[in-house]
Amino acid sequence: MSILEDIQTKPAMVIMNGNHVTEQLVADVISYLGGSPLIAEDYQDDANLVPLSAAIDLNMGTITKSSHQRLIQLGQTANQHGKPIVFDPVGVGASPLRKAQARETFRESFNASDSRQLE
Ligand SMILES: Nc1ncnc2c1ncn2[C@@H]1O[C@H](COP(=O)(O)OP(=O)(O)O)[C@@H](O)[C@H]1O
Ligand SMILES: Cc1ncsc1CCOP(=O)(O)O
Repeated sequence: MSILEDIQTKPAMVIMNGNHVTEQLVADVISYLGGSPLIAEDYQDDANLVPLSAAIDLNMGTITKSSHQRLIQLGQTANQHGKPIVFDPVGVGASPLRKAQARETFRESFNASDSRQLE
């Protein structure tokens, strides 16, 4: 079975934190492929939603202190439930803040060996 058929025949909810530039586009691509995007901004949703999801999309795009904390919370819950995570560290090479926040996301939400790739 192809990956596309797989997505279209099984429930494939993808939970995202968004950025306010490409959020709609990413949700539309997930829908177009047959998945079901759901943008979850409040951590109180995570314990219910994450177990139902097929994958989690974390995007560092329009980062603020609070959106960074949100990204880490969602990543941690995804990791606890063994869900695949796609992480887009937007602009990671462009500023020390972004690099530090991407490293922290890896350290807190993924396993330690992954974060070495950002050294
Ligand atoms: N190391 C860098 N030095 C200068 N500018 C950078 C660097 N890394 C990223 N940028 C700038 O930030 C923008 C967004 O970064 P990124 O999301 O990583 O690229 P892309 O848009 O190709 O996914 C890039 O298009 C580039 O203009
Ligand atoms: C331009 C821009 N600025 C902050 S987020 C963003 C969009 C990121 O786009 P992509 O998901 O293609 O890296």
